Amino acid sequence: MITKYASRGGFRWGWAVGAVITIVVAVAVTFLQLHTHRSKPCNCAQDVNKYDGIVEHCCCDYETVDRLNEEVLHPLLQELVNTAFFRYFKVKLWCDCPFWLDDGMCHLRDCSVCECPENEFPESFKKPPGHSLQVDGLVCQERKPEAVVDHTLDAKSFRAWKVVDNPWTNDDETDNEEMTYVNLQLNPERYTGYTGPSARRIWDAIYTENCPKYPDGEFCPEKKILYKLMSGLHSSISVHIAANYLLDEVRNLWGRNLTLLHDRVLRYPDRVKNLYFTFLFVLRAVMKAADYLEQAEYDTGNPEDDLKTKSLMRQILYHHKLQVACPIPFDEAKLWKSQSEPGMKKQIQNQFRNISALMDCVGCEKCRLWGKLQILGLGTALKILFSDNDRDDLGDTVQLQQNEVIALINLLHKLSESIKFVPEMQVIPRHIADSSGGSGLWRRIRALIVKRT
Ligand SMILES: Cc1cc2nc3c(=O)[nH]c(=O)nc-3n(C[C@H](O)[C@H](O)[C@H](O)COP(=O)(O)OP(=O)(O)OC[C@H]3O[C@@H](n4cnc5c(N)ncnc54)[C@H](O)[C@@H]3O)c2cc1C
Repeated sequence: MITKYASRGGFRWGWAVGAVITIVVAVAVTFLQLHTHRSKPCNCAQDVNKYDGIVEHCCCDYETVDRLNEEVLHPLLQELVNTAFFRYFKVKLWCDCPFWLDDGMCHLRDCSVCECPENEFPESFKKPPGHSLQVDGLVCQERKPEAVVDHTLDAKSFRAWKVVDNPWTNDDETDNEEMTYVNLQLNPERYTGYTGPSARRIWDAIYTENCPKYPDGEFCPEKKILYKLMSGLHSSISVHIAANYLLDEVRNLWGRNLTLLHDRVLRYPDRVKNLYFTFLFVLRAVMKAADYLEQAEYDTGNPEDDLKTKSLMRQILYHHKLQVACPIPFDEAKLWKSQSEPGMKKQIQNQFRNISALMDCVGCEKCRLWGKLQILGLGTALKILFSDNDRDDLGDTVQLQQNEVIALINLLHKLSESIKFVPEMQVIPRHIADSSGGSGLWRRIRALIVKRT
C-alpha cells in the first residue's frame, strides 16, 4: 500500500515538474519569438474594436451582425454548403476574355480546379443517358484520379427550376455544352499565387471603368452600391487568401498570413465596412426570397441529405434570433425613388454585366471559379432586391435558377466566413501565425494554431 501511494505520489511529482518545465520553456520561446521577430507592430486590438454603430445604408449594427453570424448564420451555412445540393456548381471555366488577350499569371498548381468525377455528383444533376456531354481526356492538373472532368449536364434536376437568364450577369446561365460541374469542397477559395499585372488589371477595370468610388459628398446611395458591393467582395477574397496562405511552398505548409490581412484589409476601415455591407445586402436578398427558397426543390436523389438541406434552409430563413435582432438587414425599399431611376438602374445593370464578363479574363482557373460563383451570387442578390416588386413580396416576379441559388448561398457563406475570420485571426499574434521557421518545440506549439493541408 505504502509503496503504491509512494509511487503514485512520485508519478504526480514527476508529472508536475515536467509540466512546469514545459510551460517555462514554452513561455521563454514565445518571449524570444515575440521579441526577435522583425515584423511590423501588430495593431490588431485597435483593428477589432474600430467598428460600432449601424452598418452604413443598412439596418443592423456591427455588434449584432457579429453575434448573429457567430451564433446562428455561420454554423448553419457551414453545414448547408456541405450538402450535396450546394456542393456542386455549374460553371463555364474557359477563359475567353472579351476585352484583352489572356495573360494568365498563375504558376501554382493550387490555381487549377479539380472538377468532378462522373460518379461523384448527384444522379439527378445529370442528363438522361444519350445526352451526356462528357469530354474525354480532361484531367485535373493535380493528376488525381478523382479529378477527371465531368461535363455531363442535367435536364432533369432543373425540372422544378425555371430556365431564365439573369439580366445582371454576362454568362448565359441556361444549360449549354460549355458548362462543367465543380465540387466546391475540393476547390477551396485560398491563396493561389495569382498576382501581378494580370490580377491588378481586373481589379483596375472593375474600379475605374465599372464602379467608380463616389466622393463622400455623393448623396445618392444607389450610385454607391456597386462600388461597396465590389469592395466588400474584394475584401472577402483577400481575407480568404490571408486565412489560407501557402507559408512554405517546399514543405507545403498552409496557415494564416496576418500581415497580408492587415495590409490589404484591416488597415482600411472602408474595406471592412464594405465587407459588412455586402454581407447584409446578400443576407437581405436571401431573406426576401424566403418563400421561394423554402419551397424550392432540393433534389439530389439522396432523400436523407435533401431533407437536411431543406431543414437547414428553413432554419436560416426563419431563425428566431435573426427575425428579432435583424429582420431587414438592408432596406432596398428606400432606393430608386428619384426621377432618374429607370436610367440609373439600367446603367448599374450594364456596369455589373461588364464586371461579370471580366471574370472570363481572370488568368487563374480557381480564382475564375470563385470569381464567377461570387459574381453570380451578387447578380442574383441584385436581381432579387432590384426587381420591381413590393418590399416583402417577391410574388411571381422573380424566378431563380438552381445555379443562382447555389451561388447565392455559397456567396453568403464566404462572406459569413470572412466576418468570422477577421476577429478570430487577430487573436493569434501576427508574428506567430506568419512565422514558418523555428525550433522543434516552437514548431509543435505553432502546429496547434497553424493547420497543414
Ligand atoms: C476575381 C478575382 C478573384 C481572385 N481570387 C483569388 C484567389 O482565390 N486566390 C488568390 O490567391 N488570388 C486571387 N485573386 C488575386 C488577388 O485578388 C490579388 O489581386 C492578388 O493577390 C494581388 O494582390 P495586390 O496586393 O496586388 O492587391 P489587390 O488585391 O490586387 O488589389 C488591387 C488594388 O485594389 C484596391 N483594393 C484592394 N482591396 C480593396 C477593397 N477591398 N476595396 C476597394 N479597393 C481595394 C487597392 O488599391 C489595391 O492596390 C483574385 C483576383 C480576382 C480579380
